[in-house]
Amino acid sequence: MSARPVIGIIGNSYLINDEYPAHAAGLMNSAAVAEVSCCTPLIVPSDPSLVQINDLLATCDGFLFTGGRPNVHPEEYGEEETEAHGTFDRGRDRVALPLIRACVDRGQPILGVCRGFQEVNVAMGGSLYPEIRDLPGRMNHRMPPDGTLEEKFALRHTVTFSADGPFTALMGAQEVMTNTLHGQGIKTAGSRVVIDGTASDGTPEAIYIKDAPGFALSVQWHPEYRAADDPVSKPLFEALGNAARAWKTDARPNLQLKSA
Ligand SMILES: N[C@@H](CCC(=O)NCCCC(=O)O)C(=O)O
Repeated sequence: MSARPVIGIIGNSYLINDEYPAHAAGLMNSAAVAEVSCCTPLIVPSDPSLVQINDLLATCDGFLFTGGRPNVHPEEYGEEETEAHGTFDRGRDRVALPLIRACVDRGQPILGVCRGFQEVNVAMGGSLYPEIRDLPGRMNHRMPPDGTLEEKFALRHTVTFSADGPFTALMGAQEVMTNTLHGQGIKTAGSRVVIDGTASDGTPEAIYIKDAPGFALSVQWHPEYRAADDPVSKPLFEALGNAARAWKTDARPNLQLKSA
């Protein structure tokens, strides 16, 4: 029996008990990859002093860029840091951004989620608003701070996709309901970043990379929550798994031939 494809999970740095440094990603990400994508989840220590981009590309068949409280540092899109930009994870920035660019170039599958969605946009040269609820006409997309997990991940707004884009094709619907747990949002779209879905207040919610040779979808919501049951989440993780299987069996030999 052949091994399942490996999906590298790009998570965040944490301090356990405010003291013990750790790299971690939510269990719901690993469960979505294992149970819905049918791939092996592998949590990546997102620190450039510990991992090399080429090794990650060689080890994994695809990547999931997860959500996270720390924001992409504004320096990465040419803006000054302000208080509104909040906290950062510079190690993750320095692994995720070049890794996304390499995957897009090679056609290696990626799925960006929330912070991961924002990273994909920044990696492609786009920029972010530090706090979208301060913009005229925008809703508050943040999670209820004191809610239970169920309340935090409750479906809270619609996302409308373009009629002929990849998200409508994948979901079999042009409008879906999603959760929402973010403060930042896309300001300018990066090069080749196509905004394929928006919330009713105009906030970009679903993107793909034009002419990417492989699977390169990202969403501002959290499809990893109840991924096996949710009709909007499930197709995304199934598609990631299918793309990783195709990469493992087809694409890698071609790349090896190319580099031989
Ligand atoms: N920090 C960014 C991205 C938000 C995000 O990924 N939220 C997930 C939170 C899950 C958790 O760690 O509790 C923003 O605020 O837009």
